[in-house]
Amino acid sequence: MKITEVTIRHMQMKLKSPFTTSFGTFTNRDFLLLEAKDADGTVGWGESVAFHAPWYNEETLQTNWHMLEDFLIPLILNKELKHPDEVNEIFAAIRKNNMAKSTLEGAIWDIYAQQTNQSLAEALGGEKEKIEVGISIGIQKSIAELTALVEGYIEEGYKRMKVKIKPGWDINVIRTLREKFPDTAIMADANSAYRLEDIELLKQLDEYDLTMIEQPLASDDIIDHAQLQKELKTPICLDESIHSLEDARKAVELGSTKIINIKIGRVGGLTEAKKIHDYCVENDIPVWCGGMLESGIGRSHNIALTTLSNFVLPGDTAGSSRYWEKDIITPEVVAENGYITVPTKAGIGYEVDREAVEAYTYAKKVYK
Ligand SMILES: O=C(O)CCC(=O)C1=CC=C[C@@H](O)[C@@H]1C(=O)O
Ligand SMILES: [Mg+2]
Repeated sequence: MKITEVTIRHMQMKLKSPFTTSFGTFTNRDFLLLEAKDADGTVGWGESVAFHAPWYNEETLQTNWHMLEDFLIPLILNKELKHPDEVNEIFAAIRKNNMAKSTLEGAIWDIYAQQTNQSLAEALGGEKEKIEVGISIGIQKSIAELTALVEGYIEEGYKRMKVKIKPGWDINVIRTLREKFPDTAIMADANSAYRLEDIELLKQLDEYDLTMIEQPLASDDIIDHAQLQKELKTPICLDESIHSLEDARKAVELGSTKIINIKIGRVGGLTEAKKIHDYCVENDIPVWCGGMLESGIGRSHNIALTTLSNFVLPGDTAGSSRYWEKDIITPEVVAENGYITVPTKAGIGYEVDREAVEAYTYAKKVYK
C-alpha cells in the first residue's frame, strides 16, 4: 500500500431527530469524511467522529483537520505500508488526538481489505455474519415522549434500549421504563453527570435490572469508578475513560469496570480497538461497540469491528434511517429485528454515494 492522495471533506448532515445528552442538544451532525487513494487507484474511506465542539472529549472537527493536515497525512503520504497495523505504530509518536488518527487509519484499513480481497470484517478477524444492535435515545422533553419512542423502537425489533440519565432525569425515568417494559434490556448512559457523592442515588438504580450504567462519573476517572463499582450490583461500563489498551488494562485491574464500550475513534483506530477487544477476551470483560452518530462510513467500520467474537452485547450501531433522511452509502445500513447483516464485499462493503457526499460537503481540501 502507498497512499498518494487524501481528500478531507467537512460534511454537514441534518439529524432526523435532535440528539440531547447531559452535555446539550444538537440537530445537525458536522464531521470530517476522509477519502484516501492508493498508488494503484484503490480508494478507502474513513470518518472522524469528533463533534463540532469539545463536549464529548477534547477533540473537534477543526482540531482533527489541523492534526490530519499538519501531522498525520504528512507521516503517511507516499510511504510504503505492508499492513494497516503499522499506522498505529507510526502515529504513536503523536500524543492523543485519537479521533484524528482513527479517521486516516480507518481509510487505510478499507484499502488494505480491498487489496487483499477481504471484507473489512474478515481483515479484522471477524466471524459473525450478522450483528445484534440496540438503540440509543437522547434525553427527551418528557417521560411520556421517551416511553413512546421506546415502544416504537421495540416494535421495529430493537431489543436493547440505551437511555441517557442525569441528575433530575434518572430514577423516575428508569422506574417508569422498567414498569412499562419489564422484559426489555435497558441500560443507562450518564455521560459523567454524577459524582461519588451521588452513590446512594445511583445505588437505587440497582432495583431496575439495568444491563449496565455507562460512564456515571468523570470522563477521566477510573479510581472513583472502582469505588462505586464495589457498592453497585449493576455493572459499570466505561466509555469516555478508555482511550487505549493501557487505559483498559488499568481500569480492569482496578475493578473500575465490568464492561467496556469500544468506540473506534475514541481509542485511535481499528488496530487499538482490536487490541482492547483481545485483552478483554483474556480477562472475561464483555465489550460492545458504541456509536457517535456516524454516517454510513463510520457505521460500516463499527459493523466490521462488531463481528469480533467478544462483542457479545448489542451496540449502538442502529440502521441509517434512525439518523438520516439519506445516508451517503448504498445500500443504507438496515437493522431487521435488531440485527444487521454484515456485508461480504471487499472493504467496508458498501458503495459510497458520491452525489450525496457532494450534496452534504461544506468544504473540502485535497492533499497530494
Ligand atoms: O450513535 C448513536 O446512536 C449513539 C450515540 C450516543 O449514545 C453517544 C454519542 C456521544 C456521546 C454520548 O451522547 C453517547 C455516548 O456516550 O455513547
Ligand atoms: Mg457513552
